[in-house]
Amino acid sequence: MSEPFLIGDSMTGGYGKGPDILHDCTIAVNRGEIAVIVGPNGAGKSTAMKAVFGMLNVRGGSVRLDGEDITALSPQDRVIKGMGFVPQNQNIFTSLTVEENLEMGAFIRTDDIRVTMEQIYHLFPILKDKRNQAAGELSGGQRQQVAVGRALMTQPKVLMLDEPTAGVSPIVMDELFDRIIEVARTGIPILMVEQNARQALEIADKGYVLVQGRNAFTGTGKELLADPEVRKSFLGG
Ligand SMILES: Nc1ncnc2c1ncn2[C@@H]1O[C@H](COP(=O)(O)OP(=O)(O)OP(=O)(O)O)[C@@H](O)[C@H]1O
Repeated sequence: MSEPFLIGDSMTGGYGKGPDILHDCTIAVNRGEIAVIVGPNGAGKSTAMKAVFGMLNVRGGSVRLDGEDITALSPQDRVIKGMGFVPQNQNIFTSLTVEENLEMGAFIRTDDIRVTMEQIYHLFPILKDKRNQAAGELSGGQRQQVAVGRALMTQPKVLMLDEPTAGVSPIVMDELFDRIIEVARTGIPILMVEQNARQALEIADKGYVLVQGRNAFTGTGKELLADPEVRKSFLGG
């Protein structure tokens, strides 16, 4: 087995001096794939993502990107190494226009960003139409597109999404998943947390079920969808 492109390997840790939230928890994504993290509320899914992004000091385990140990790097330095992260909340600047949000996303770049911006407008045509509107005026699904677009402006080698479909209708969720699949097809592996477990596992190459900060089940999306235990406990039968 070759090393995943991005892996949070056997991570143990919590917030500040508080108790451990993650216990020997592993999440990873391979080149060219979509990996999905599901599990009950409070299972530590967001915490695991934050640990991979360097927003949490892990007491045990390591994070590796493309074979390099990045456990000691700050989130900013991880962005420079090629990680894109879309957090669950406050992931856009509501008072700035859509285009200004994309420009802000390119903060680490000193080269010409126009080609990337056009690629993002191609991927999310509605953002081009609304590029001069305040992002706060957009619908929930459109805001999530802004957030993903903003992260893509750094030309990441891997994209991490924390509940990209939170609070949107089923139709908008399907559209967002289609866009996410398109991003993956451009060669950017995607590691994402999802509440909509069944739908997310349907598009997942790899799935992780976390329970109380631990890996409970791991497999391909298909395997997890077919697993009677997973179905009964996490997919509503
Ligand atoms: N900033 C924080 N400081 C301290 N504890 C936190 C913090 N954020 C989360 N926690 C705790 O960590 C545990 C895991 O929360 P986390 O948000 O990672 O779970 P989750 O699986 O993402 O849940 P949800 O699906 O509800 O978003 C919870 O007990 C939560 O109270």
